[in-house]
Amino acid sequence: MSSALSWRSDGVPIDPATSPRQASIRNISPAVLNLQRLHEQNRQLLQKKDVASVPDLAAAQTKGTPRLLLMGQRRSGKSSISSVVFHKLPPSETLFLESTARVQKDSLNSFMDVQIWDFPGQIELFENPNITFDIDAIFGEIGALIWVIDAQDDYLESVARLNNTILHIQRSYPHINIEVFIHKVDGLSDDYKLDIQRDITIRIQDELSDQGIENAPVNFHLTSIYNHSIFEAFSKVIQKLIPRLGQLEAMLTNLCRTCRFEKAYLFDVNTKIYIATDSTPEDMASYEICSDYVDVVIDFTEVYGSWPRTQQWRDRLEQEPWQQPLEDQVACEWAESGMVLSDAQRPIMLREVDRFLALVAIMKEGSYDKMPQINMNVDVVVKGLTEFFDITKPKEAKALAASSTGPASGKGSTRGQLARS
Ligand SMILES: Nc1nc2c(ncn2[C@@H]2O[C@H](COP(=O)(O)OP(=O)(O)OP(=O)(O)O)[C@@H](O)[C@H]2O)c(=O)[nH]1
Repeated sequence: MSSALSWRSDGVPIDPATSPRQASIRNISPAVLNLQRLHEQNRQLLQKKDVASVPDLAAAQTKGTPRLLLMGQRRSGKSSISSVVFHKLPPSETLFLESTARVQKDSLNSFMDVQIWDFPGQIELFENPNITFDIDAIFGEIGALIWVIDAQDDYLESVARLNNTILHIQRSYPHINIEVFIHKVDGLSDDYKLDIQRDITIRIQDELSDQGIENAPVNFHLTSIYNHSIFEAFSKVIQKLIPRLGQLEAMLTNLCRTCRFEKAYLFDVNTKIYIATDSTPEDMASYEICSDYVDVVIDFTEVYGSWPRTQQWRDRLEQEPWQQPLEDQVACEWAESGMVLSDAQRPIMLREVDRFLALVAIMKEGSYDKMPQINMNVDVVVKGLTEFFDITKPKEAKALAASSTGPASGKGSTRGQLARS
């Protein structure tokens, strides 16, 4: 029997004489059967792939680890942000990043562990006709939802999707911080940036209040990977995850007051995110200088840091005229570095707190004369900071840190990232 094949909308070939359900096996040719089998195999494979991306999420979820979700339209810049901030990818190289097809999971193992999930732009979590996502596995332990909006593109659809997402998650997870990154603002004039920010804010607030949601925790940041704004924005996002941040800030404020520092930052050296600063007003220029300084010190250490110090070298330094163990000759047991900025003769100092954190401060002009007192004060604050993170770190993290700080790694910079100068 020969009959022309027609196709169902989902691609299954059907016998025109009968509907597939009614068709008896006898009426279907082996070729059709084979096609049907292949189609079914493909369909099951696709379904598995889609579903795998979500239960897989659930499986990978580490209990108690805060999670940052990067969401937004395709090509809005999510993967670029993640690569630049967490993998030190030079911004110009993001031009070659491919579109994300599956959820990309990263983790920041630093002073605190954070997971970063980069969602493909096309993924529709709510009201998806094909897949039902396990929303609790995604939003259950979330630290913040970062919604990236491309400011150089038409943003109306992105804002509409963001509104829809907020409306869905607000009911079950009202405490999730929603951080809107109005991204790619490089090249836009200051006035235009502010106009866009105002417009997006109004569109979101109006929609939420129309739906009866007031005071949703939505924050806005103007960002670009081509300057420090993306690090600054991430700093603000991460700071909200730190328990008792106020105490850290108080320590830095006191240090600034006693040592007459202009500004002090506590940096995560891996990412250049600052996790705390003193209470003086935000100052982007100071942040940029300190952040660049961390970069310089790390680069310098990467080039020269593994310099093998022989016992002979050590013996020579410990003999006359110093006559002291090397550890007692340096200003502190930990890594430190300092230089004087050329602009206003302001010294800048960096002191390692532990293998992840560094204290960086800009001093006032003329502070160099008072270095002994400053060093004493900084010592005390560094000790306080170490204790702070010892207390706030989860137990497992502490055990891990202890095991990785073996005798071979040395007492100070176990990461070997920062220079001892
Ligand atoms: N001008 C400018 N371009 C940026 C910025 N951030 C990212 N881009 C560019 O935007 C393009 C898309 O970036 P991606 O990071 O791949 O975007 P995505 O949101 O991850 O895209 P999907 O994976 O498709 O969801 C790339 O060409 C980046 O170079 C930025 O701050 N400014």
